[in-house]
Amino acid sequence: MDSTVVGSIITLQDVKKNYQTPAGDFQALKGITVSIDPNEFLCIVGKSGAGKTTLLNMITGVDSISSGKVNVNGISVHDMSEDEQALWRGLNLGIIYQSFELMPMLTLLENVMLPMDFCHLYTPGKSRERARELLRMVELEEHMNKLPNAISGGQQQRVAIARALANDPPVIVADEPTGRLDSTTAETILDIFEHMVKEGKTIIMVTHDASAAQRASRVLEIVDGELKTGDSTNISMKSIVATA
Ligand SMILES: Nc1ncnc2c1ncn2[C@@H]1O[C@H](COP(=O)(O)OP(=O)(O)OP(=O)(O)O)[C@@H](O)[C@H]1O
Repeated sequence: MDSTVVGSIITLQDVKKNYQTPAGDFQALKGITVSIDPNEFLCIVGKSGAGKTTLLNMITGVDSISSGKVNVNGISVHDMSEDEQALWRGLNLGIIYQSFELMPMLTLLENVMLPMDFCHLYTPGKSRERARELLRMVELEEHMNKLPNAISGGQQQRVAIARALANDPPVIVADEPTGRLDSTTAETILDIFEHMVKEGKTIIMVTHDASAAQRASRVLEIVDGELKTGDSTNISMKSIVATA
């Protein structure tokens, strides 16, 4: 059966992921089915080890799926070759990590140019100009020739956001984007996320942070590799955060 749900930008159908461990197969995702609408700000919560990052990896295709289907923006993610996937990812997804993952030897400007250079969407001149504009948007243009280790963690995350937006992808995937930031800096990052949603992006964010989840338009909880059923918008964040 086709996994696409009309109107959805992302559809997961009975997604299972097993990891091989010395103790045998471990099922990290036990059959996740969910549809995400364009322009949603979806937050995924759950205790440590529940399967949140594994779920994101199934959406981005950076790890193989054991069974089931993932469809993003009309494409069946796990039916592409690795090369096709890499290009597709560069054009369709902006990925933001807890640890920023900037290239330490490249300037901020060069870091933001990387996805554009990889996908050849713009001429080198246009890509430089666009990287500068994106750094201006996150208020870091004046630092654009610095290396990542010369700026703060919050500033590095803003560079990572600029980089995620480089090819103007429809979907942003963020894994604990505020996990390493103090609460004031985290709020600034979440303000930028809200702005991105207003600009038409779809955001999927994993978080342990209750105030981050409160910004979302929908919250889903994963428990032991399964989506918790019931009214997912009324999850008690207190219980999740206390046990994370
Ligand atoms: N490569 C791997 N090999 C074996 N087991 C793995 C692997 N990656 C993850 N797991 C296991 O799969 C389960 C889900 O892991 P995952 O990283 O998705 O959890 P999480 O909810 O993101 O946790 P956290 O909040 O701590 O990041 C965990 O029990 C984890 O130990």
